[in-house]
Amino acid sequence: MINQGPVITIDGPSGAGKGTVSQLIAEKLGWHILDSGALYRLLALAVAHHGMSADDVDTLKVLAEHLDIQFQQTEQGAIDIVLEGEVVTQAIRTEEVGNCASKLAAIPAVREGLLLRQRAFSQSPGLVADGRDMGTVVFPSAQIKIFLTASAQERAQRRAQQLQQKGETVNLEALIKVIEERDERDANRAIAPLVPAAGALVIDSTELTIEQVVEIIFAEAVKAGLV
Ligand SMILES: Nc1ncnc2c1ncn2[C@@H]1O[C@H](COP(=O)(O)OP(=O)(O)O)[C@@H](O)[C@H]1O
Ligand SMILES: Nc1ccn([C@@H]2O[C@H](COP(=O)(O)OP(=O)(O)O)[C@@H](O)[C@H]2O)c(=O)n1
Repeated sequence: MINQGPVITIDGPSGAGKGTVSQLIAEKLGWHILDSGALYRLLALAVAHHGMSADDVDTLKVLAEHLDIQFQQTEQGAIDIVLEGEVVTQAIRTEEVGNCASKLAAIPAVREGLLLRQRAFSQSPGLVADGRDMGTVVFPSAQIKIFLTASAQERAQRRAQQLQQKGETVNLEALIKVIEERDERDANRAIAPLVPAAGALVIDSTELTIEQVVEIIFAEAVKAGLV
C-alpha cells in the first residue's frame, strides 16, 4: 500500500460516535475523512436498486469494485453522496439499509471488493478513517488507532434521538435489539470481525461528551507529533 499521509483509525460499534467524532477531528486537523460504513451502505442500496441477490458473490464483488460513487462538496460545505448519478445522502441512512449493509459486510468477497477503494482515501495531509476494521485490516500501519465504544443502551438512545430528529418514529426496545444483533454479527463474523486493533486506545464514550472524546483523540495526535 502506498501510504500518502498519516492515518487515524476510529473503529467501534454502531452509535458509539465514530462518524461525529471523525468529522470533528478531520476538521480540526484539516485532513480527509473516510466513512467506510457509507461504502457498505451504498453497496446495499445499489444491490436493492439492481434487484440483485446477495447470494451471487462474484457479481457482488465486481459491483463493490466498480460502484459508481462520488463524494461531492456542496456550496454549504456539506458532502453530497452520489450513487450512479443520484444523490443518496439521506437514502443510505435508514436502518433498513444499515441492516442490509451489515449482512453484505459479512461476505468476504464484498470486503475484498471494497478494500483498495478504501485505501485510496489515504492522501496527504492525512486521513481519519471511520469503520469497523480500519485499524485491523484496511490501515494496519495507522499512526493512531482508536476503538470507540459505549453501552448498547446508550448507543440505542443516541440512535433513537438521531432518528427522531429526522422525523422517524422509534421503538427504543426494538432499536436496542437491532443494535445488539448488529453488534453480534459484526463481532462474530469470520472475516474482519469488530475487535480493537493491537495497540488501539479503547475509549468508552458512555459517560463522555462528544467534545471530551474529540479532546482525548486530539491529545493522542499531539503526543504522536501529528499536529
Ligand atoms: N459522546 C457522545 N455523547 C452523546 N452523544 C453522542 C456522543 N457521540 C455521538 N453522539 C451522538 O450519537 C449519535 C450517533 O453518533 P454517530 O457518530 O452517528 O455514531 P457511529 O458513527 O459510531 O454509528 C449522533 O446523534 C451523535 O450526535
Ligand atoms: N469498515 C466497516 C464499516 C461498516 N461495516 C458494516 O456496515 C454497516 C453500516 O456501517 P455504518 O457505520 O454506516 O452503520 P452504523 O452501524 O453506524 O449504523 C455496519 O453495521 C457494519 O456491519 C463494516 O463491516 N466495516
